[in-house]
Amino acid sequence: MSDTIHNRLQDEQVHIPRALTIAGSDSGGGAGIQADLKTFQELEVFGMSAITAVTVQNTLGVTGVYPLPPEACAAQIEAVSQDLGVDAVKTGMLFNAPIIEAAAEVIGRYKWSSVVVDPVMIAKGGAELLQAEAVYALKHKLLPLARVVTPNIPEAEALAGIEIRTPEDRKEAARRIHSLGPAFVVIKGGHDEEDSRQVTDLVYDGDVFTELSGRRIHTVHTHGTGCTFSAAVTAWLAKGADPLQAMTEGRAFIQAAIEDSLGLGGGHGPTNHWAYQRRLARRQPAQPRS
Ligand SMILES: Nc1ncnc2c1ncn2[C@@H]1O[C@H](COP(=O)(O)OP(=O)(O)O)[C@@H](O)[C@H]1O
Ligand SMILES: Cc1ncc(COP(=O)(O)O)c(N)n1
Repeated sequence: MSDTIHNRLQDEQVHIPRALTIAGSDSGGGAGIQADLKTFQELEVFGMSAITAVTVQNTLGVTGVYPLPPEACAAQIEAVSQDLGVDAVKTGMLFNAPIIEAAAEVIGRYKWSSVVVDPVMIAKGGAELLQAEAVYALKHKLLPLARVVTPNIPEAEALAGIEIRTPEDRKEAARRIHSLGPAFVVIKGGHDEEDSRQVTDLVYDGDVFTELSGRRIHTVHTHGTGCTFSAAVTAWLAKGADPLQAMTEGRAFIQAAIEDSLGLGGGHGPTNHWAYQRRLARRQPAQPRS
């Protein structure tokens, strides 16, 4: 059988999960589109991208941001969805209100059910990745379309309009963000420095709170952790997992990626996107050769 026929038959029998990321490009390769596509690839999901902005960036920081015209962002989303199909989609850096509105218009029209919104606002180094005046569009145009939203603590404060100092504040912020539309809210705990032993991501589905915890790694190499986590969640949704399963697997992916860091660059280095699969491979017994 020729390879082409073989591939076509395989494609008919086995659905290949596909995920789209709508985000900014990080020239340093640790965050944004690059982190998302690496994560999709590692989780055996076919990755596609719609670039919203090009950033000039390395582990030392962001020195330039060049947003694309909103119609260029929308056209990329249209192109891949019309031809290749999308099982799950995530958004990352969207930079301004016109880009958010353009992306939300296409996402809403396709009525995608597995939409993960990572409400990226400020880079770890302090650069603005979302203009302050665009928070309103994020809350009212995009969050109503989300199945999962994944703010860190400062982003949750901005979306909920309250300060988060205690565990009860975090729950109240989750309730307020849930009321904006997403089915699941996960407030990530990376920035909660009070807890020096573990990191806890708090999940709220409108009814029940669930804590997903892991050992806190004391490292500077956390560039792109939020992008990588939300991309892993998106990949698992594309493969048919439910949101809580997808978030549990997403935490396992990011935990391994932070623990086995690559130590690259002179500043906040990237995480290790190979780590999760390499660990799984070490656990599998070697297959006998036929
Ligand atoms: N030091 C750390 N050790 C272990 N896990 C971490 C650490 N920092 C962040 N994480 C995990 O990485 C993901 C991103 O967290 P966070 O840093 O809060 O978000 P962001 O990257 O958006 O600022 C979460 O799943 C969180 O649990
Ligand atoms: C293009 C792009 N998207 C997202 C982030 C956030 O990642 P981090 O919070 O780790 O800086 C980033 N730095 N660059």
